[in-house]
Amino acid sequence: SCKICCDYSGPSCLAPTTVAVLGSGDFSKSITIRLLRCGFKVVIGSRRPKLASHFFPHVVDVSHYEDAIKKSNILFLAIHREHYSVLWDLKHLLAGKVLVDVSNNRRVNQYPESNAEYLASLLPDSVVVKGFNIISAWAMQQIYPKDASTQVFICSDSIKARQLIMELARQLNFQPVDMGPLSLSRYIENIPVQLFPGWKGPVLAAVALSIFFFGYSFVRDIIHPYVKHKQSDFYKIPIEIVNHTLPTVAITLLALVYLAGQLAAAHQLYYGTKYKQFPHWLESWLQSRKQLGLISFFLAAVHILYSLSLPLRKSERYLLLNTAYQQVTLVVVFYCW
Ligand SMILES: NC(=O)C1=CN([C@@H]2O[C@H](COP(=O)(O)OP(=O)(O)OC[C@H]3O[C@@H](n4cnc5c(N)ncnc54)[C@H](OP(=O)(O)O)[C@@H]3O)[C@@H](O)[C@H]2O)C=CC1
Ligand SMILES: [Fe+3]
Repeated sequence: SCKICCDYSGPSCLAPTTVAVLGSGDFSKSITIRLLRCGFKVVIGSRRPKLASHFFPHVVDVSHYEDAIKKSNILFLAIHREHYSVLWDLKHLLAGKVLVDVSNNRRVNQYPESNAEYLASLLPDSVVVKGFNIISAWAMQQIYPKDASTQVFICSDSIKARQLIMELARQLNFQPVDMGPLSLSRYIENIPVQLFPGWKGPVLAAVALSIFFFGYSFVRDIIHPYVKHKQSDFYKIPIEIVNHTLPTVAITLLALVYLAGQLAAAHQLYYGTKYKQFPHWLESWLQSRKQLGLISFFLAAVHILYSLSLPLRKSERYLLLNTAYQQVTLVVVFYCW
């Protein structure tokens, strides 16, 4: 079937579809290469088509924005949100066309409304589709993309346009994911700018546990002997106390990894079904098990390093010799008796 160039299914439709790309930057160049490879015709819109045409293969038609818009019904906007206002003057030409917004921001929730919603409000007569923003220009040029870089999240208020762009994505060897209406574009735009998503909770848990167990060891091994026997063991803080804290936190985090699953099982047994949603806190706990496990592994690894370097310490060697000496004298005393 051929859903992209015409609205009917049949083997007779062989004409390559023309797709327009507005802007001539990195993203534009990359998606052009992908489109050409997959058998599409590409028209580029640029402010300076003469200059821009040097950067594109000869088969690509590079012209002014106005001409490019007229030549296709599907337009990729490879320009930044800050320059969307240039489209305002071309409003009449863009009416009824499908505009694919691929833009990203530099921060999470940088603007009050998402870029795609802003574009839709700017051009109410056009059909805006959000998508392709999580694909980097580099990944776009790969012939055999890695699994993780083939998913494209697509959303639009027009079901027809959404399906059209999803079909286009499929033909470009991507895996489209239908995200529903345009209001979800905010989430799609936040995906690429999230640094280490899902790590905040586990890191906070690890820090809290570390503080707690450090405090506990400090009181038990330093403060208590000092108060009770006036024994000053403060030299133990940097190595011994830390090396007590590390494995304790590591094993507690590991326990938290398994505990979440047990609670989930108990929840399912209690309600007699696996189709009832978990409470919100349990849901996010279950989702952060990977991060908790990795932090636990990291702390355990540091604990190994600490333990291996422990005998290098003078105090430790002294303690070891002392114990050996005491055992020897004990033995001697024992036999003499
Ligand atoms: N690069 C990447 O890896 C990815 C980029 N994106 C998104 O794609 C879009 C384009 O990114 P990218 O190609 O990297 O950006 P570039 O800066 O490389 O290109 C932007 C293009 O916008 C055009 N443009 C239109 N109006 C203006 C203006 N007033 N001032 C400057 N440029 C203007 C220019 O084309 P001309 O001179 O021909 O008019 C320019 O080439 C952005 O929204 C970005 O978020 C999304 C995913 C990945
Ligand atoms: Fe240990």
